[in-house]
Amino acid sequence: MASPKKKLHGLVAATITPMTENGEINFSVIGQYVDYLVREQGVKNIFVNGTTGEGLSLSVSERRQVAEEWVTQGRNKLDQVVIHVGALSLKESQELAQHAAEIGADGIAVIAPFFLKPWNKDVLINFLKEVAASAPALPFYYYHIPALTGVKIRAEELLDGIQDKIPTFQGLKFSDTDLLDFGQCVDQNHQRQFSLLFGVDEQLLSGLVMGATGAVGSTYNYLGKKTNEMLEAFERKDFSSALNYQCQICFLIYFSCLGFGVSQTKAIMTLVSGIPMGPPRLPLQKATREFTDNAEAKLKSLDFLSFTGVKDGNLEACS
Ligand SMILES: CC(=O)N[C@@H]([C@@H](O)[C@H](O)[C@H](O)CO)[C@@H](O)CC(=O)C(=O)O
Repeated sequence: MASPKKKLHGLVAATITPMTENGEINFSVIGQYVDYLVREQGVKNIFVNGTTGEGLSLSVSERRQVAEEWVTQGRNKLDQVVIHVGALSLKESQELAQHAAEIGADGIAVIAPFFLKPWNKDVLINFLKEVAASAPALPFYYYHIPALTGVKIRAEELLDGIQDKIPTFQGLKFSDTDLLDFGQCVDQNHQRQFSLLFGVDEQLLSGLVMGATGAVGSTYNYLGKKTNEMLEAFERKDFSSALNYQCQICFLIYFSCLGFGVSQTKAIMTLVSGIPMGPPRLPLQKATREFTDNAEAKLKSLDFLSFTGVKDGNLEACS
């Protein structure tokens, strides 16, 4: 069973859920995906069934199967597998939390319910507490992503006294650009008891300066190596190199027109890794052929496809 004291730090890839052209989950490539993350990107922590993984677009049964496959394939290869178990239904969330514990995941994370919303901190904590209690041996992370949930309760407010209510609380995935709120979270975490994981990849350097202890994001699937170089430069206080890496990362995300929606992430990951990620599920739309052609040309010109053989057939699946 996972120890609640095992700290999550460094890069955590928010995994994509590979799909077939028919919209079914393509479990067959997950083993290959694990090896790619570890060997090519140096990323050994994953966050499954989150935003990038289209977790909220999957059925409960699919979410269970996906979680299980990642845990199985990641055994003895990955350091930590955190499963996002947030759902609109408390019962579903509890079922998924329990399941994550049963299959030997290393932690669970939960977003705020986003249709009928908690209207204040206490209500939100009550919801999170009920989910966390279903997996009492697993570290619990709150997934703060207000732009998508519409729940604007400040993370800093939530953190205040949270361990009294949720004893397994171990950290925050902060997917927001409000660095004041993030800084106040860091201030509250002066004993460094929690993992504060930054979730806006293009601003990670700012997050590190403010005190992030790690990062969860979609781009670590294919920019993990480069981002690890940035973390190393930051660690040795070589801020000019760290800034240079952050600029390259921003360039790759924005100026290369790679985009950063889930559909685009699937297309880019297919191009860079050679592993077919397939199309996203409705309501998301496939990245356009124009996008993938453009991205492929840009990536080639930046010598970014050099370490993989891009398989033309794989591209068909995402354009
Ligand atoms: C809104 C969104 O999808 N944000 C991403 C970022 O990694 C984002 O793709 C990246 O910063 C590029 O904008 C993550 O925070 C989401 C994430 O970690 C997840 O898939 O759960």
